Order: sequence, then C-alpha cells, then structure tokens
Amino acid sequence: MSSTSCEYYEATSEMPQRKTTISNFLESIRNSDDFTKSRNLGDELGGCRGHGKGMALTWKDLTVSMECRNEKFFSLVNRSYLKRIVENVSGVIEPGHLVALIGPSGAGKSTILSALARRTPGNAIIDGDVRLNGRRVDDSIRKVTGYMYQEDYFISILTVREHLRFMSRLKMDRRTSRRDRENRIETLMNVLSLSPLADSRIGGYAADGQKGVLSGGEKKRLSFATAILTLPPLLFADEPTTGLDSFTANRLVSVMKSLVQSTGASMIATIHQPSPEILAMFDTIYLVAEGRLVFSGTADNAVQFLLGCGFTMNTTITDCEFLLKCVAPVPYDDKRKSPTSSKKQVSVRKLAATFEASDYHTQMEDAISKYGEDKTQSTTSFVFKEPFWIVKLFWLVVRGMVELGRNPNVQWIRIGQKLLIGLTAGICYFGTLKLDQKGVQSAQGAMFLLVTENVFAPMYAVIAFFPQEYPLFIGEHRNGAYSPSAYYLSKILCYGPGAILEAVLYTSLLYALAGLRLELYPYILTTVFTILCISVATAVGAAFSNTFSSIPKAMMFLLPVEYIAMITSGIFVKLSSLPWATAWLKYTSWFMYTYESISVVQWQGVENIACPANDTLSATCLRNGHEVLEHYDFSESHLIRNAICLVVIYVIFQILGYKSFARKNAIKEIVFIIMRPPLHFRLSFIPRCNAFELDEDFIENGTSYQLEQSYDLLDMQMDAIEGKGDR
Ligand SMILES: Nc1ncnc2c1ncn2[C@@H]1O[C@H](COP(=O)(O)OP(=O)(O)OP(=O)(O)O)[C@@H](O)[C@H]1O
Repeated sequence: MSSTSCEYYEATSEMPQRKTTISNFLESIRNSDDFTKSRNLGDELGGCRGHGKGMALTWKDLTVSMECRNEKFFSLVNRSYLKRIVENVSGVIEPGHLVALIGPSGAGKSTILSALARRTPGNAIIDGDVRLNGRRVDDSIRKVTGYMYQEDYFISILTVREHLRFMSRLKMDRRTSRRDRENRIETLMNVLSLSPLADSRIGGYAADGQKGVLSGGEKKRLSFATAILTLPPLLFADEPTTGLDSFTANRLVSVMKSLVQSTGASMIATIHQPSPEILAMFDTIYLVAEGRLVFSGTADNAVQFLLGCGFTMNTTITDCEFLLKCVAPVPYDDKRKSPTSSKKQVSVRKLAATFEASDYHTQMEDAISKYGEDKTQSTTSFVFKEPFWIVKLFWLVVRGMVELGRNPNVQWIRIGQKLLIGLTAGICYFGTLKLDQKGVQSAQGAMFLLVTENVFAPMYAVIAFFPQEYPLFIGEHRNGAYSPSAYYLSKILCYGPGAILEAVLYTSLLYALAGLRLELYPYILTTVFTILCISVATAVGAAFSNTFSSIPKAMMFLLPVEYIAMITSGIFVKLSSLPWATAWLKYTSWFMYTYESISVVQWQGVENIACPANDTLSATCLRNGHEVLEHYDFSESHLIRNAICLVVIYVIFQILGYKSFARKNAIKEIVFIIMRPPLHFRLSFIPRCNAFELDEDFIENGTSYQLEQSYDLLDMQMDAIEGKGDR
C-alpha cells in the first residue's frame, strides 16, 4: 500500500490489538459444517445449465442523479431539479466473487446496485461506463441477471410453493424439464429452511386486512429463493440480510458464498452492519459514503487503510462498526452550524481522494482493465431461452385466476352489490312501463340506469386496482419475469369475465323487473351494448389510473371527462341544441352511444303509444317509437355506428392505459408537449442565478426549471464546493 497522507485526522501511534482477524474467521467458516453441507449447492440445484459460468461486471466513473420535482398541486408546472446521489464510482465484480457494498444509511448503496443492474427508478439519470464481460450493458442485463429487492413483492394469497412454481414458469429457461424445476424449488426451500412453510400462504397486509403469515425474515428468504431460481450468473441483492436474526443472516450469506464457489456465479449485495463472520465471507467490499467510493478491497485491508488514515479503533467494536463509524454522516443541523463538523463533511471527499491515490485503487483499476476489456466471452452466450410470451401470458392468467378464486369475496361482493342494485331499481320501476307517455319517461329512466350503473362502479374499481398492483408488476418486470404487455393483457383477461357477468346480471334483472321489451332480440342487443359500455368504462378507468401518479389526481381529471360524457348522453340536454363549439363532444360520449343504442332497440317498430285523452293532437305527445327516438335526437340507423364507436373508444383507452402503464405518464407527456411552448415562454422571464452564489440548498431543493440548466449549474456548483473544500 502506498503511504497515505491523512493529516486532517489526528494520527494514533498505537495500533489496536485485534482479537481475531478476518482471515481467521473465513477459515473457521470454511471448516464449519454448515458451509461444507451447502458447498455443492450448485450441483444440487442442477448446475447452471443454460447460464454458463459467472460474469464479470465493471463500472467506471458511475454517476447517478435523480430528477426530483417540487410537488405542487398542479403538477404540470412542477419545477424539476437534479439531486446527485452517486459520484464517479468505479469497481469490478469478478466471476465467482461475492462482493459487498457497505456504508451508512443513505450512502447510495441501493442506488449504485440498481444503476449497475439497470433497475433504477424512472427519474434516474445514469452516466458512466458499465460493462458486462467487456460489453456495454443495456436493458438485456435484466434478463440474464437476478435482482433481489429491498422490499418484498408477493401475491399474498399464494403459498410459498405456488409462488416459486409460478415464478419458475415465468422465469426459468423454457428447456428446463418439469422434474428439474420441481427439484430446484424443493432444494431451494430446503436450503433456505422454507420447506416447513411450503404450503403456508405468504400473507401480507392485504386490502381485506388479512394478516401476514410469513414473517419478515421468512419473506426475505423467499425473496432470495425467487432471485436465484434461475441460478443467474450475476446476482444483485439489496439488503438480503436485513430483518434476519444473526444465525439466519449467516446462513443466507453462506448459501450465497457456496453458490458463487460451486457455480462460478458472481454476487453483489448491499449490506447493513454485517457481523464479522458475514463480513469475512465477502471476497471484496466496497465502502461507500455520501455517494463516493471510499475503499475497495478485502475487509482486512479496509480496516488497515482507515487505520493508516489516522482513525482510531478501540477493541470493543467490530470491523464493520469501525468502517461505518469512519464514514458516518454528520447530522444535517450540525453540518450547517458547526464549523468542525463541516470539516468532517469534507473528509469523506478527502478520504475518497486518498483512496484514489492508494495502491488499492490501482489494484481495482487493474482488475477493471482486465475484465472491462475482456471481449472473449460474449454476454449472449449467457442469454438463456426464456419462456415464450404466450406461455408467460398463460401463466399470468392462471395466477390471476387463482388470486381471484382465493379471494372470492371481492368478486362475490361486487356481484351481490349489482344484484341488490338491480333488484332495488327493478322494484322501483315495477309496473310503471306502459305504452303511454308516463311509460316512455319510465323506460328512458330505466335505460339510463342501465348505462350509468355499468359505468361508474367498474370505472372506480379499476382506478384503485392498478396502483395497488404496480409495485408487484415493477418488481417482477424489472427482474425480467414478463413484459408489460403480457401483464396488462392478463389483467384484462382475468377481470373481463367478472365485469361481463356483472353487466349481464344487472341488465337482466332490471330489464325483467322494469318490464322492458320482453323479446329476445332487444334483450340480447341491450345486453351486448351494456357489455360494451362496461368494457369502455373499465378501459377509461385504467387509462386515467395509469396516467396519474395518485388516485385522487386520476379522479380529479376523470370527473370532468365523465361529466361531459354523461351530460351529452342525450337525456340531460337536447343534443341538436348544443352550440357548434360543444356539439362535437357527444361523439366522444360512450354514454350517448350506449343510451342511443338501447333506446333504439327498445322503441324500434313500436306503434300506438297512448296519449292523454285531452292531448291527442298536442305536438308534445309521442305516438310511436319513431317519435320517441326523434324526441331524443336518436336515429334507428345508428346501431352499427354506435357499436363500432364503442369498440374504437375501448381500443383507444386500452392503448392509452397500456402505454401509460408500460411507461408512466404517457398522456401527461402529450399534454406537456402541447403546453410546453407557453410554459417555456413564461419561465424564460425568471431571472437566472449565478451558480457560484448558490449554496447546497440549491442542490437539495433547487429551483432550476430546465434539465440542461440543472446539469450545468450542478456541475459548476459541485466544482465550486470542491474547490473551497480542498483549499
Ligand atoms: N428515486 C429517488 N429520487 C430521489 N432521491 C432518491 C431516490 N432514491 C434514492 N434517493 C436518495 O438517494 C440517497 C441514497 O439512497 P440509497 O437508497 O441509495 O441509500 P442506501 O445507502 O441504500 O441507504 P439504506 O442503507 O438506508 O437503504 C438518499 O438520500 C435517498 O433519499
């Protein structure tokens, strides 16, 4: 190691006497029963057929910034600013190595991990050179690598074994035989002590208030089992040991260690306060603080490096505690008020600079050059044959059906609700539908109820549905389990039959009780149009739900659209009296298309509607079905047009819903593009700031309104801070 000058720390002359070295620990673990037992885990799990040996991942000057917004009520004019989270971090994961990212909370470990694995949130802006076996990574890394999220994403009503079975169908190589799949599932459950829980429901705090069945630690292990189901050649694990007791954490890391050793796979894990035993199992550790790399090498060397920098270590703390203490963040208030603590704040930068000047850094750079330039192994040789899209769709539908079947209350309650409303409305209309003027009003009222009840309830049910499902979808999709299209379509296929059943039951009940035209043709056509109506309503709900970031926002924007559609249905306003500026709105109204159609089938060919004796010659008396339809500005020739328009509206909203689901905010982006010129014009009057006059608050709570400007200002600001800090 090169001599490092760390004169800003008070150097200690006395090196602490450490009771046990990390190498001793590693030796003792290697000799332990537990470790030897799981040593051949790779073979037991069926080797890494289809995945080849491990992969080398290198990254140079990785920088990650997050585009943040100052959330305002009307988010179209929210100002964005950039928050830099990771700063020029480099490193390497060699094949067959177990690597740890350690550092204090908020240091940027998860951000580095997700940036390397291409699983960052949408607001992340990543810069740097990341290579997998020498090739620049793209989104295909998601398919060949495994990722274990910090949060657990499960369908609570599935059992442990069912969950693993579904994931094996969605994720494992399509050439894997059923027997191999089952073997792997059983072995993993066995190794991770999940076998006794194989038939227990995963649980979780579901919407129905059902309490969790698996504990947090058991879910963590299940999460790990899911991540390694495909035996990925490279696994990213975000805090795999958090929430586990020390014995289980130890066991989990020893499984990781044995897997990398027996299969040659590589694994990187962020880890909080590992015990000495766990720390010793990692081949390399990356110590991160404030988004910077402070050290890379073995844990033993990290301690030596920091001791060499002048930190003191007393004998009562563990190595990891010592490492974390050296780079612990200073509380925000202290940082602002106390000059001494701001000196400590600079020290992480200096520590990073010291590391950059050290031999450890040179060794790391050599390894990066070695693996970063290696183009002999193509990443494509690891690309396993994933299941076909249609197969994934099939299993997603089956999983959705199982979910519905296990949670029948929701569906039964909705059906019960529909029957009750149909019954109540039917009783109210019972005996009122006669062929006279009053009967016309009653019939139109009953038909309008047929429309509204098939719009509002399903639309609002869908609005709440997608936000609930989104975290699970994101977690599984980013892990390469399936595409958004397969998932979205599976949801339509799963929930479609239920919605159709609701529409049929409600329509039939109200139709019969109210005494609407009791003939097969009008009944079937009315039912068909109410089914089209409920389908459009769910598509509209899905589009709005997926477009806006929260349910209240989606409702806020949906309500005016829904009101326009309802008002232009033909019952509240004479459609021919609408002024030219708003007359076109009726063509967007699915209420109008449905209401007109069921009115047509009801009144087509009806003659002899009775008028009051003293009113037979009055122009207001409707004598036959044709006059009724004319009164509402409806036309008998519109039936096919209406059916086509409903289908078109359905398709448009499903596409918008899907686009927004796959790429959040699709509709909002369109609105923003339209709004951009006036916004740009307005914002150009805001005076520009001098970057050097800005303080750190700018970076945290910045007021920049253009992304490019944010970048430039941020760079200048960081340079300014660094310049001051180094002097
Ligand atoms: N999507 C995001 N948008 C804005 N800021 C973010 C985002 N994700 C993370 N951050 C911020 O980045 C910083 C680092 O977060 P990160 O989760 O990477 O830290 P960490 O070291 O993994 O912490 P912990 O150990 O507590 O999980 C935090 O200050 C966090 O608030």
